[in-house]
Amino acid sequence: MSLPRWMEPLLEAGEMREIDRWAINERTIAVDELMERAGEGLAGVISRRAPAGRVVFVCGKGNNGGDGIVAARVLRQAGRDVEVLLVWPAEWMGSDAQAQLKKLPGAKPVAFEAGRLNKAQVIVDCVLGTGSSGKPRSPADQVISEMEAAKAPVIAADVPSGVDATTGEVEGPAVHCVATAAFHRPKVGLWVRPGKEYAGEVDIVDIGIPRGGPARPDAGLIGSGVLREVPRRGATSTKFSSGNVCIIGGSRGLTGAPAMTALAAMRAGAGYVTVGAPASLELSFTVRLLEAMVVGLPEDGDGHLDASGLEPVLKAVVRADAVVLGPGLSKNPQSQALARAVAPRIDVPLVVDADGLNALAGQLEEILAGRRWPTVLTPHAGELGRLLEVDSAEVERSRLRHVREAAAISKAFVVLKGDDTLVAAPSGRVAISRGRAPGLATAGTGDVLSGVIGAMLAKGMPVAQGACAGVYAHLRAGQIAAAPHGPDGVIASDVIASLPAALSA
Ligand SMILES: NC(=O)C1=CN([C@@H]2O[C@H](COP(=O)(O)OP(=O)(O)OC[C@H]3O[C@@H](n4cnc5c(N)ncnc54)[C@H](O)[C@@H]3O)[C@@H](O)[C@H]2O)[C@@H](O)CC1
Ligand SMILES: [K+]
Repeated sequence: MSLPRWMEPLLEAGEMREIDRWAINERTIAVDELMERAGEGLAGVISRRAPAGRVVFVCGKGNNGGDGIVAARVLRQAGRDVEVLLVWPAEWMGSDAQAQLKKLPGAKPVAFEAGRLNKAQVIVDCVLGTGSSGKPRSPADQVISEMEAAKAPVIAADVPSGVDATTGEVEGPAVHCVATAAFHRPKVGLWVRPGKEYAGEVDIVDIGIPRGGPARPDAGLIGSGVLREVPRRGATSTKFSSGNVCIIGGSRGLTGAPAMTALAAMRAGAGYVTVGAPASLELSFTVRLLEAMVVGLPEDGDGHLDASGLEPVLKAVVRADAVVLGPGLSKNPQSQALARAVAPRIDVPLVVDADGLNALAGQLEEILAGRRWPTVLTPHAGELGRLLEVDSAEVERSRLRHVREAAAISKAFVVLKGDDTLVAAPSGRVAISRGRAPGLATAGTGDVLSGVIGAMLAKGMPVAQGACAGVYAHLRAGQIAAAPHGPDGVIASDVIASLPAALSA
């Protein structure tokens, strides 16, 4: 199935190779023509971003190096001071790159020497592209470390060397670039951490590959168009048709979380919101949430939901269109047992967040297997690590692999939060947030996200679309909240207040 309109396709290295082959074999576009356009585009990116001073190209032996040679020629012909350094001997280069070498006017390329980077105004990384696999090997590894250590900014051809174009994983040395000139379409690894941190700004270069290629990408960026899919209130709307969300959670000392989830759901357009929380804490919600309903649930006498509360919880959610389980729930064993009992029995779309996720740790498959309605899990790396019983550092190293694994095991949609929030479907499709809302790096913004997604699902949006609309609206709200003064000092309540503006964008 092709990607929805609101997703901007991202390609894996193998898909890009397939498209290249198709363009060459089926559309009879010559390799050197593609390389010419890639090099010209790269030269354009360099001219725009570094309009003066010496440009030092560092070229590998594959076509990525060939693109660099073309760009070096274009810039020399335009009068720029250009030097070309080769990582491998010229005769080791592929035939297409060698052909470009012959056309290079002026000084001949020389073997790579770290000292030559000192005179660069800008360095162009053409060492490894989509043909790279595994950790950079000698001599590329040393060269990459030298480029990383150099003072001048680096612009990457297609993908920063050392970053896996398909996964964003970085196994060895890699170069932090100010920008990456992505040929034809951006590669997945430019948008997934840690690769995203190396890519810098992504400039797309059209290399003349026509539409209709063979690849069916299964990953893409979430675009603003997803907000056009959000159902809006109209003349015939009622509070119930606007979306009825029920939030189950809260514990002594953790009453802010469900309160923020509730407010976020309301600000995201839900017309009717209920909070089900430990009975002794009811008053704290009643005074804060003027527009929400509050249901006191059985507790252990110390402000924690009790496992005996299963039937009252099911009664509280009976009229909801979507349920959010977990904000402020706590790690109390009784409350965790309640979450495990409740999750399979909720017959509407369910969002599981925070300590609700911890209740599922290591039992994802068993607990969610019986659910007849879609489930959305919203972990950060630590929570995903606990769900899959792996170290959170391991999750951070291979975010794409782990989010897909969790979605496949649980048959749920998994939203792995971060600057590159990843929304994985059980099918393996992944939607990626552009991110860049540092104001969201503060307590409570996760509770806000689960409330927004809850509202989208309660409005009846298909689950992947609803999760992505929630992620996008949350991101925009984080940016809007930071607009007057920058990201520092933004609090989750500001993000909630910015949701209506974010959703109207
Ligand atoms: N028709 C095409 O294939 C086109 C390719 N283009 C460019 O070509 C790139 C892909 O070119 P290639 O497939 O030639 O591959 P690359 O240029 O990415 O480099 C692969 C070369 O590096 C070596 N290598 C692979 N992994 C390594 C590692 N871990 N450590 C050290 N050396 C390693 C390989 O032996 C091979 O010689 C794209 O990223 C793009 O820049 C563009 O020129 C447009 C057309
Ligand atoms: K590169």
